Amino acid sequence: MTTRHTVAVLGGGSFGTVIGNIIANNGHSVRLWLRNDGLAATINSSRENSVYLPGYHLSDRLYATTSLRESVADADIVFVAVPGKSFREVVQQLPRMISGDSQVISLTKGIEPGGFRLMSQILREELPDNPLGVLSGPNLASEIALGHVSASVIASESPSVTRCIHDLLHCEAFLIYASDDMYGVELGGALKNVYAILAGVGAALGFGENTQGMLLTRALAEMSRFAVCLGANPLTFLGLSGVGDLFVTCSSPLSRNYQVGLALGKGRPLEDILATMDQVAEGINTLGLLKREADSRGVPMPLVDGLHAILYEHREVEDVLTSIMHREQAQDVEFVIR
Ligand SMILES: NC(=O)C1=CN([C@@H]2O[C@H](COP(=O)(O)OP(=O)(O)OC[C@H]3O[C@@H](n4cnc5c(N)ncnc54)[C@H](OP(=O)(O)O)[C@@H]3O)[C@@H](O)[C@H]2O)C=CC1
Ligand SMILES: O=C(CO)COP(=O)(O)O
Repeated sequence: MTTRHTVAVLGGGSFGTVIGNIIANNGHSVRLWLRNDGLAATINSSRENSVYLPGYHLSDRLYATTSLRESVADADIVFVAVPGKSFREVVQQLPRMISGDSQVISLTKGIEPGGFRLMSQILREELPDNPLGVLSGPNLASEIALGHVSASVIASESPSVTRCIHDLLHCEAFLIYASDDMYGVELGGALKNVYAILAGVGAALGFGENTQGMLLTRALAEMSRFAVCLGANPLTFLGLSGVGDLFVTCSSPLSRNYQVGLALGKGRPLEDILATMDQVAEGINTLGLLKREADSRGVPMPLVDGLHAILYEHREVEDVLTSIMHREQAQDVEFVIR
């Protein structure tokens, strides 16, 4: 017999809503936690998240609440889908509300400001006894909502977590794959946001497909170089959460990070773009943290340096992009298995 779970999803933005709804459609009871009373009431009455995913019908098994305590009460699985900068303040409240057996899974593709902490590290620090995991992959929320077949990776050190989350989420239009490399999977999801901004800039400037292909491939090389330095397995980047997500986010106008890049490439100032965005583009925050971390570890990341120069040193986009590609390492593939 299939186990019926009680699931909490913390964060009622586009991704939290779509993941909660997949789980509810799979027959489980879901409570979506959000901050906005009016939106919670609308979701419960009209079965639609009119702010973040208008037109997407929500299951009767999904119930929205603004009470964190109510959302996690009796939940045996808790997903966290708030931006990286708010992640700790939310999970810090959980130890006094959930049991040590509840699984806690990050959906967030960001880095904590003020250092270089991944979401799984924050979970480990705040919830040392709970089974943990991260879910990441090429998962544009609005495409999932439209029913396009998508796939994601559940990564955990615990095989029972990967099995359970697979069974919870897997369905005809949302396929779940497993990994035991939590760091590699979440680094792929967080780092690709930076390169999606760069790809958007390139698209605005009319870069050819050859140039875009070069940028994407060199981005993968750069990400792998950095991840190896942090102890992740570079081969993880060949999977859905690495090359899969890098490809989709660097080529889709639906990506918020790509949209930031497009606007920058058209000459809009960053402050102006961010002031008019009502959804999170994690790559902006990640860029500064990544540059500082790479510099302090001595990892060459010319694309990161270039984007940083465009955003914060007010350098001309075309000059920067040309000069960074010429100072790239000559080696094509750096990590080979012999
Ligand atoms: N959208 C996508 O396609 C995907 C997103 N992700 C990742 O999921 C994470 C969430 O993204 P997404 O759902 O798109 O974001 P959205 O911008 O759509 O929504 C963000 C949500 O987080 C809430 N929130 C923000 N700050 C806080 C806080 N301090 N406390 C509680 N809630 C807060 C917002 O609430 P409020 O409305 O009250 O501001 C809102 O519900 C990001 O890390 C993103 O990279 C991952 C895969 C796909
Ligand atoms: O992570 C995503 C797709 O996998 C969503 O990307 P954006 O946050 O850029 O919209």
